Amino acid sequence: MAKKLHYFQLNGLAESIRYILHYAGEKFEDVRYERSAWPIQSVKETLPYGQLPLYEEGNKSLNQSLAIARYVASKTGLLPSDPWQQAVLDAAVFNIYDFWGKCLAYIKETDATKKMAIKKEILEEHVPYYFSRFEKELKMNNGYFGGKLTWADFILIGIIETANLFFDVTIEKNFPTIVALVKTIQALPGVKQYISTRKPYTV
Ligand SMILES: N[C@@H](CCC(=O)N[C@@H](CS)C(=O)NCC(=O)O)C(=O)O
Repeated sequence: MAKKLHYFQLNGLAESIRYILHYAGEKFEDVRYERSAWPIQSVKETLPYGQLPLYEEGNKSLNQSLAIARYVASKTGLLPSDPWQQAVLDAAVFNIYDFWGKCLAYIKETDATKKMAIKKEILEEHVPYYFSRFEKELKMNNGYFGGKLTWADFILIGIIETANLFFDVTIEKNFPTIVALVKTIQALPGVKQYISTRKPYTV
């Protein structure tokens, strides 16, 4: 069945999905739109909520990055079968997306002074707040959110790499367990190969 992932030429909300698909060895069409050309009305009109990412499998399609990531993860052993464990990981990804919400405020702000103030707040307050908690959770669970590699770990790295691109920093640098997890995922079979061939992202 043909698989397609539509998103921008950016890591953003799709890179964790791309990583999972590459790790799984899935063949998929990685459809990318240039942000400078967006909105492409003819594409936007076909999207259920006018936004990307969108994942297609045969004649079925799915929006919402977390729903897509969770689904593709479930097909490759990255989602535990125990409902409690699933809920713990769901909570982890929502916590990660709460942090992403802070980053979004920065990305969307157009006033340069306000933008700098948001960046300062993120780097000085939100990163320590969220990342110390992620670090603690990972440390307690063998270096992963769920005791072994799961989709939640992929969600974290996708958001970290995107935040680092926008803020031009290494936000995880003071959190050794997170640094180790990022390195582990970047070195996974499939993922490593994909990273070595992907076109660099710019903002
Ligand atoms: N909650 C959605 C958010 C999707 C979203 O905000 N997509 C943005 C890019 S990150 C988008 O499509 N922006 C272009 C537009 O709204 O026209 C998800 O996680 O997939």
